[in-house]
Amino acid sequence: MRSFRSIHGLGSVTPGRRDVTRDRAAIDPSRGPLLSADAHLSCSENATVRPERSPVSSVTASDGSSARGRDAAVSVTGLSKRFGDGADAITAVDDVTFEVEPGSIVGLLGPNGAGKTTLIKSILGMVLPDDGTVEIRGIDVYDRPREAYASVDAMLEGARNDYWRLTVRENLRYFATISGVDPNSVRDRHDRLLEQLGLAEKADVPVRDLSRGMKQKVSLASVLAGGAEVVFLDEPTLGLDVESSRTLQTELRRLVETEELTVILSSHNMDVVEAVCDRVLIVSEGQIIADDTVESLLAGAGLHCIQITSADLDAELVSTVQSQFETSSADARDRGYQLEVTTDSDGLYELLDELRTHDVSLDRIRTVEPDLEDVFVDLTTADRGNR
Ligand SMILES: Nc1ncnc2c1ncn2[C@@H]1O[C@H](COP(=O)(O)OP(=O)(O)OP(=O)(O)O)[C@@H](O)[C@H]1O
Repeated sequence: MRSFRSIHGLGSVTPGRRDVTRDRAAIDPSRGPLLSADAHLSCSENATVRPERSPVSSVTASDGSSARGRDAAVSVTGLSKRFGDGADAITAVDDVTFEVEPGSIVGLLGPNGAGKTTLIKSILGMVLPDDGTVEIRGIDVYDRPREAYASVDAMLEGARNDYWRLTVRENLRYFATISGVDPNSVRDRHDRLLEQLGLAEKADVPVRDLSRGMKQKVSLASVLAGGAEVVFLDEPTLGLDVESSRTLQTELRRLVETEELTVILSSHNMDVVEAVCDRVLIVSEGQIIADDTVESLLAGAGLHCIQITSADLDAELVSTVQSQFETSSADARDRGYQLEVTTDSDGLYELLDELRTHDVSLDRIRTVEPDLEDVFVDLTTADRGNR
């Protein structure tokens, strides 16, 4: 939710790429993808949020895990994936490096085609990267895939392959079993998941008889059924109603805080990302262009969302403003218009100058706190402009 405040402290926009230290290691393509698209993964983990990332280094310990990766639930270094050859080649993931602290939720945000899904699939071994390393809890996924993925599970593209003829509870028991967990030992966990996700009354109903939103919840419950420590969720709230989406967010936070679950979540729903994620990675054209906490992204963007109300504004002037400034809303009033424009300090003065040249006098001007969507649009637009 946005909040209003008076205009003050106009800062400058500071978009641009963050520097990351890279520690690359080649992947042997002859090994082939680690998991097929249909493979079941079993995963999870959690701890207190530590926004400061540990320095990137690659010291190998006697158990084969690196010092950097041991502290991180997921550690990705110099990961790249290209599709095609020559002039038609697409670099979907371009030298990506990041870590995910245990016990945190990290959001992956990016425009369509930015490379989020390819990044997640490369981490999960469902797509074979061209370069880079991935460690899960300090274990290299290419050297010791079985061990590395033992605590990992995933829900990709908003769903997973639940068994539609099985009941909801049978699905949870099935996925717990193939995660190597005795389903009887996690019955309480399943009860709680069913309760929290509003599925308790449907526990004995075959999944095929559920609504789309309910099926989505079963997918999520199945991912969490085996006690995975690291979970990858691609669009987990797709198709859920507002209440179900909120319940799911609450449940994710609870699992992170009480069971040390680690979540890597990709979504186009900014409200979900803003509400649940400790940290956000913004992906643009295969690269990470921002990696920070939601609070820091909001505070550091130097953006101002200006709400202007004027009886002098007409449709033509509104269209002029819209063509020059990022205008999130333009509402006609009894007389004039109310506009909401997102801009930096320079843009604000340009906007006021523009209005002045058209003899527009303002009845009211307020700033609105920018939200994650404003920051996202600003950073990705600036990134595209810089390329
Ligand atoms: N199997 C493939 N073969 C060729 N190109 C691919 C393949 N998979 C993805 N791409 C391309 O790689 C780029 C990144 O795609 P990807 O699906 O990872 O993006 P995304 O950020 O997940 O997008 P969306 O938000 O639309 O799901 C796109 O240009 C896409 O067309």
